[in-house]
Amino acid sequence: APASPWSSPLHPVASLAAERLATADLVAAAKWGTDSPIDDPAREQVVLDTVAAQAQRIGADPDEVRRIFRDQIEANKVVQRALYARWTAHPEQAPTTKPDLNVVRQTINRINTDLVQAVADTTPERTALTCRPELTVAVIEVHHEKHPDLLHTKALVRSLESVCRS
Ligand SMILES: C=C(O[C@@H]1C=C(C(=O)O)C=C[C@H]1O)C(=O)O
Repeated sequence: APASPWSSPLHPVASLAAERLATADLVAAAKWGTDSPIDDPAREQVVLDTVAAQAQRIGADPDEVRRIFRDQIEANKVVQRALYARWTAHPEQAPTTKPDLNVVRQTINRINTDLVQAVADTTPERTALTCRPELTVAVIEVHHEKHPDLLHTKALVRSLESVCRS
């Protein structure tokens, strides 16, 4: 395989977490003006049980993967709540089209699978003392590639809290 152009071995983890967070805008738009609440504990349980089972299958630590995804979910809700606050204060910024939540969740499911694999593939890097600086580099790389706004970048940092083992 060709060498990765990214300087951080944790780039795939940060990049997939950012992709997952980008779906929060679609989820919020799907729920806005409906009875579906931002918090959906039943769906969260399905997500956590699914990623833990995937982790087990590929030889990763299911509890660690659960912890990392608990943070992914929290960060996603931080973005959704911030968007709701923005749309409440500035109704002209509210979305005018409503995505299908089930379709958005299929996208999230795909990202989840890839993220579990990326977490499993980076166990040595996540165990090393260099994990935190490498994670910081990865966040900066993702910031430069995807130019997310401050809200999404802060949520990205939140979502990666449990990635490093020390
Ligand atoms: C993204 C959603 O909103 C929340 C966040 C979830 C997630 O990040 O997987 C799951 C359920 C909800 O609590 C959703 O409802 O799908």
